[in-house]
Amino acid sequence: MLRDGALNGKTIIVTGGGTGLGKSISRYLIQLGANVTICSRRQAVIDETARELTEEASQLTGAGQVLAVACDVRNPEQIENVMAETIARFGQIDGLLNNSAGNFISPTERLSYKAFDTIVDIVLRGTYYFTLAVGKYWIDNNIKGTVLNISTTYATTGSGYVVPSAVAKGGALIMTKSLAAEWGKYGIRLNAIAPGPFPTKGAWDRLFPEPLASMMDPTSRIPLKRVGEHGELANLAAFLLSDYSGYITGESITIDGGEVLAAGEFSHLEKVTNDQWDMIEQTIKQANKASKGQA
Ligand SMILES: CCC/C=C/C(=O)SCCNC(=O)CCNC(=O)[C@H](O)C(C)(C)COP(=O)([O-])OP(=O)([O-])OC[C@H]1O[C@@H](n2cnc3c(N)ncnc32)[C@H](O)[C@@H]1OP(=O)([O-])[O-]
Ligand SMILES: NC(=O)C1=CN([C@@H]2O[C@H](COP(=O)(O)OP(=O)(O)OC[C@H]3O[C@@H](n4cnc5c(N)ncnc54)[C@H](OP(=O)(O)O)[C@@H]3O)[C@@H](O)[C@H]2O)C=CC1
Repeated sequence: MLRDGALNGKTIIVTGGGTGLGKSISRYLIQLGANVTICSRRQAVIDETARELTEEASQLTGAGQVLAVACDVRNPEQIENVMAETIARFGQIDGLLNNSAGNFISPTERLSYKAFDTIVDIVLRGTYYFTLAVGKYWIDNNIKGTVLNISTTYATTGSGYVVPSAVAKGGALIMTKSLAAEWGKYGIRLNAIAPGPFPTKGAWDRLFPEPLASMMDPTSRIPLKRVGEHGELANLAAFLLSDYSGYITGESITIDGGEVLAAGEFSHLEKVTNDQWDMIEQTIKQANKASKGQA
């Protein structure tokens, strides 16, 4: 979507950049000229992704570079190390994509106390820690940085069976809006993306395992009747991390093929046939006449 070189000179940290959506977004940011530091807990995974993205970038003109630094987002010292290594390699940090997450589907009454803590610590505490560390650095150095948080549609609607994730994503979304209000005076912007289903191994293994996968087709209730493509999400992420979105802050943009709209009271009536609609129309018109005393 953006022109070549749209992110030239920008350095962006992507948490969870070794796999899934974080990897796809990192690939596109690099194509647009950004230098990207990917981080997550598994050094071997981010090293392999960095090797792959570096190889791809070498085939392109004007692509950025990639650095891989291991980090658990629950650990402030490791976050500071990612920042120090990024600044040492690329000079400064301009953007942060909080994409790391943990999640699994389960009836809440089956969860232990620790299960809740594990998810909330990664998604809410980790997002806060990284945003705080980078925000302090930007304020101290007069850098007008940008944070983008990967949220979910159920951060606002809520959802059964993923309660720790919903609580954490909801908290991170309110943090996004609150800090957008507070740090606007420094020129720092914070936004979020709320994706519907985008196939990744990480999400599908933990949210659609068998027999759930055979029982429910995630596309059936989506008005556009398909899951998202990684390129579609990467386009939106690149725009929100770029200067082209310079007057957007505190916003969450939904990209879900209309999935949340399916909750509308009558949005599921697509199985009603034309003959049935003819009958329904006549019935309603009869009732209208009756109410006017014309029946
Ligand atoms: C498509 C829609 C939107 C998608 C959104 C996404 O976020 S997709 C992103 C998807 N990507 C990712 O999630 C990627 C990263 N995810 C991960 O690395 C892991 O999935 C994890 C760290 C979240 C949990 O791993 P782990 O279990 O090895 O970690 P641990 O040893 O620290 O234990 C934590 C506690 O949780 C308990 N528990 C665990 N599973 C279940 C269960 N099914 N049932 C019940 N409980 C469960 C476990 O028993 C333990 O409690 P206990 O018994 O000690 O009191
Ligand atoms: N796929 C989808 O349909 C949807 C996804 N999302 C969101 O998109 C984002 C990416 O998910 P997706 O790509 O699907 O799944 P992945 O499992 O591929 O991505 C999650 C990433 O988070 C990293 N991570 C997990 N725990 C930590 C931690 N403690 N510290 C640092 N990194 C960590 C993982 O790497 P490692 O294990 O090496 O640490 C992994 O790279 C998440 O925020 C998710 O909630 C939202 C809506 C829908």
